[in-house]
Order: sequence, then C-alpha cells, then structure tokens
Amino acid sequence: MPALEPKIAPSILSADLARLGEEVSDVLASGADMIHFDVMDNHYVPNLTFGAPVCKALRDYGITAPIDVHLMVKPVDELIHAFIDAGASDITFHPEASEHIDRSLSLIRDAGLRCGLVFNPATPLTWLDHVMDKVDMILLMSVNPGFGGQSFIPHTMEKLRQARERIDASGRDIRLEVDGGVNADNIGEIAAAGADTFVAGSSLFKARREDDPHRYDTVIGAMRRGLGR
Ligand SMILES: O=C(CO)[C@H](O)[C@H](O)COP(=O)(O)O
Ligand SMILES: [Fe+2]
Repeated sequence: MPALEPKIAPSILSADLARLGEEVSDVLASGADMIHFDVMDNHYVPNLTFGAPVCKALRDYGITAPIDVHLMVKPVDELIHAFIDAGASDITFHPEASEHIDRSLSLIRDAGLRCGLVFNPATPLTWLDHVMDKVDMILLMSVNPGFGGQSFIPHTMEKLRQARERIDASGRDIRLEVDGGVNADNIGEIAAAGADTFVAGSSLFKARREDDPHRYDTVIGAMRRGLGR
C-alpha cells in the first residue's frame, strides 16, 4: 500500500514562545499541514513544556489546522481528557507511560480524535501487537524524547521499514510519523523508508526568512522538494 499524502508538522517546541500564535499562523501560511505540540512533564522526560491551556489558547487565537499532541507524560489519561477539551485533533502517547494502553487509545478515539502510540528509539514495535486495529498513527522517535535540536538516529530507518510493513499488513490507513532531527536534507530518505508525516522543530523554526520574518516557505519548499513534491 503506498504511503499517505505527506504532511509536514512543525514542532512548536522550537518556536518563539513569546509570539506563539503568530509563529503558528506563520508556519501554516508558509505551507505547513498541521502543528506538532510537544507536552513534557519533567517526570516521563527531563523537561517541562506546555499543557492543555496553551492548546486552547491557540484555538481561541483562531488556529483551525490539526493540532497533533505528543504526550511525553506519565500517567496519560488525565491529560488525554484535558487535551480533548482543549481542541486537540490527534493525540499520541508512549505505551510504557500508560497503565492501560487499550483504554487510553479508546478515550481518544471515542472522543472522535485520531490516536496513536509513540516509540522511543529503543522501544520495540511489539507494543502494537494487540492494538493495531485501534491506532490511526504510529510515531517513531528518531531522537530520545525531551529536547529539540538533536541529531536523527540512523537506526530509525530500519525501524521505519518494519513499521511500514506492519501498516501494510494491517490494510488500514495508519499514518507513520517520524519525530526528531528531520530536515530538508534527510527527509527524502526518511520518506523512502516509509514515513508520511514529518515533524520538524529546530530545522524549520531556525529557518525564518531573512527578508520576511513571517515566512518559512523557503525551508518548507526545500522539504517538499526533498519529498519529490
Ligand atoms: O518530541 C520531540 C522531542 O522530544 C520534538 O517533537 C522533536 O525533538 C522535534 O524537534 P527537532 O526537529 O528539533 O528534533
Ligand atoms: Fe514530538
């Protein structure tokens, strides 16, 4: 089965947080497809970011694009409820952080949102074995979670191929998302390994256009060329 239409998802972790609404509007106007929203709790990962009120603030600001919430938190269920109420459209969590994976997925699905599991570089894909019929997306971390600006771990390529095989065998339209160290130079190879959704934080937000600080279209265009689009 061919991969789905590629989507570019800027991670706001690397945005200018003092101007978050504007930054999100700017990347969307520059051609991004959705927003990747990294929630870190200083417990599951050694860093602290933002919670559901910030997601709601983006909706109140007028952002209508999908907001893809990546929960790096433990436990997960309480925050799933909070992000459903805050206007998230997609929620993923790390399976080892949930006490009841099937139940956490159902909480998200039953609210009409897309749901998925996130795999750290050393987390095996076998966590998918009994929930493949319930996930809308699989997110492979290509860095250890907690920080932006790290380098893509090469072993992810092989894991992407394995995840793509699982998706093809399922016969379902499950998105395969990759997160960490993605840039215009490596995005083509990552897509060839089977990914269709590309989170980009530091490589995108540092590439603000010099002649027009509200535009990111140069780097998004370079990413689309890397994808052959
Ligand atoms: O989940 C994450 C870190 O835990 C971020 O989404 C990811 O690191 C994106 O940042 P960059 O593109 O700078 O690597
Ligand atoms: Fe992320």
